[in-house]
Amino acid sequence: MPDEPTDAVALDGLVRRRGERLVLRDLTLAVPRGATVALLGPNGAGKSTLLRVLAGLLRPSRGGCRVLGHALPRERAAVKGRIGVLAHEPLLLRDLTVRENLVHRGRLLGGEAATPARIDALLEATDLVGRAAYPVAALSRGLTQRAAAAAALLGDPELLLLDEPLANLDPVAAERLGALLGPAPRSRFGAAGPRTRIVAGHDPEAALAESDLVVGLRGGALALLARPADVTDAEIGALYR
Ligand SMILES: Nc1ncnc2c1ncn2[C@@H]1O[C@H](COP(=O)(O)OP(=O)(O)OP(=O)(O)O)[C@@H](O)[C@H]1O
Repeated sequence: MPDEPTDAVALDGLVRRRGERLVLRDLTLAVPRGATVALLGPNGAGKSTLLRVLAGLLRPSRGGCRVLGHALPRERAAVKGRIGVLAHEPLLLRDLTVRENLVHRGRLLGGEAATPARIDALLEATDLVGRAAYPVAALSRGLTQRAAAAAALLGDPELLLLDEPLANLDPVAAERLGALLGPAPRSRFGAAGPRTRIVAGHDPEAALAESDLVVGLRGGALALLARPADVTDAEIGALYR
């Protein structure tokens, strides 16, 4: 078995442009395997863009971007299926039912991901058993978010990229999904350790309490990189000022 990389994510001068604009500016950072990262920053700071680059949905414009030991975009195929993404756009097919979406996603992932038992367990865990036969187009935003969470977890991913994962959820669903999407001890990856999570959000207090590393973006640049215990109120304030 090849050596697993220590870092789940390693960025070296990552730049992402949108036309002429720099949306991510020269980001250099490393996320150890198994860490939970709180990704903070004001609206438009670049959080979603960074998650999309890490997910292989957007190409870096310049700089190094290694995910689970593989350089993106070149080695994207090697990490396919090892990353779970819960984004603002739910990445579901609206005309298919919830269950059909999970079956379809399982086929894309290949392997054993979408056994009927695993799909049933995820429908149960997201409290969607009664909605499994609904087309996604007929779901409310919160229910769609729950279906997207089930899809993100289907492949039992090593890296979870979560963009405001509890947005649109009622309190009971938020608690349930919070636990489901939380740190998961992993045995499958042996020495590679537990699941790595990068969670973008707008609640600094909760983010600090639940993370091992705080990454703050401002104007697409790295404005904060620290362990939660070392982050001061002034630093959080400066991020949003
Ligand atoms: N499809 C797009 N085309 C052009 N510019 C975009 C697009 N998506 C995002 N941007 C721009 O990229 C910048 C970063 O946006 P991004 O969505 O990554 O920020 P964010 O930190 O996730 O914000 P929010 O907290 O509001 O979700 C913003 O200036 C935004 O206007």
